[in-house]
Amino acid sequence: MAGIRRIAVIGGGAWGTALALVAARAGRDVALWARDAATVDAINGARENPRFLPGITFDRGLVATTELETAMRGADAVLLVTPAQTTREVAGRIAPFCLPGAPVILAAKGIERGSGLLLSDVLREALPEAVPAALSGPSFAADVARKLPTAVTIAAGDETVADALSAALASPSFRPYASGDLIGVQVGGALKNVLAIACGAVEGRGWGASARAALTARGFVELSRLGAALGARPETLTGLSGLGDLVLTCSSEQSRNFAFGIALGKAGTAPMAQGGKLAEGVFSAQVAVDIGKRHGVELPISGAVAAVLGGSLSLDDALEALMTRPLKRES
Ligand SMILES: NC(=O)C1=CN([C@@H]2O[C@H](COP(=O)(O)OP(=O)(O)OC[C@H]3O[C@@H](n4cnc5c(N)ncnc54)[C@H](OP(=O)(O)O)[C@@H]3O)[C@@H](O)[C@H]2O)C=CC1
Ligand SMILES: O=C(CO)COP(=O)(O)O
Repeated sequence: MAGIRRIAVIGGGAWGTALALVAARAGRDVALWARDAATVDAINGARENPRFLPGITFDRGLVATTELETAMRGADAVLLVTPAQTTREVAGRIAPFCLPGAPVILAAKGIERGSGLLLSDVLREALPEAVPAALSGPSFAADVARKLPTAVTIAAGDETVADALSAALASPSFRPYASGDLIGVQVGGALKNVLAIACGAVEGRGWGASARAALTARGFVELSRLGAALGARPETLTGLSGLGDLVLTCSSEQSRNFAFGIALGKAGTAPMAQGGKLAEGVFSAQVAVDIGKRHGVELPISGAVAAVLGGSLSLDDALEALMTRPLKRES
């Protein structure tokens, strides 16, 4: 496909702002849309997003706006960076301004709750003229905003589209790998959040580093099985957007999902743990288990997370249930 000159970034939170910086560093003409006027003013004026990236002054200027039509004008590609559960609504809002055939890169990590659809399928329903793509991998927004070295996967059904998007966003501090596996990239991104909550809970409850490593490894088995059942490629699941992101978020307090899990672990039950920050795994846990059931894939760890969050199981009972499952051969 032709070179990508102008990119609209939809969503002025931590990741939207960081990805707008990525696109600007790569030499693209960038417009960032946020619905919060104070955030837009701070980005345009002080080169900061104090609500979502406190303490970081950007290395370059960005153009932000609260006007969706202005942000979308002439965009050859769109980065959609609002929470997963808002994808349908926001895709519908940008639809009137989206150039037909423009790639829309999904940067959220989750599964739509009501429908059980991956976000690329949500996009196909809400904005059928767009070409769905996804960007995912081990990448904290604050690290990326600070220009720390990061590598991610960018996937699209047509690999030449993924190649073009990778070329449009690459810079010496941001290295995308192109992929044709749109499903695998999305499954990894959604599942790792659920598993990071489990690992955080282990940390918060004081169950030790050995338990956390075991959970990460067995969690990877869940992620791989679900991915395989949905048609993901093995190299995607072991790649940046699968194992890479799982390892990052299951081991760092910088992860909001892991931090949510720690709070959950300290409280022992779900309702007291909400901290106000976005933890996408909360919304993906049950729907992932439901998708697994439909495909004959058991997800015991994700199921335990869903049950604890749903209030039907305490953390201590969840651990006992996991530890006393029938013994089996490792696979
Ligand atoms: N932060 C990170 O390190 C990374 C995040 N991601 C993923 O990116 C997605 C977004 O995360 P992140 O940017 O960190 O989240 P934040 O909580 O930092 O920001 C969310 C942004 O989305 C906006 N928003 C929320 N609901 C709507 C809506 N209905 N319509 C329009 N805008 C809306 C918020 O606006 P308002 O301020 O007005 O509420 C806010 O600007 C998540 O799926 C996350 O998993 C992926 C990789 C890294
Ligand atoms: O996806 C992320 C890093 O790759 C960010 O993780 P959290 O949403 O848990 O902060």
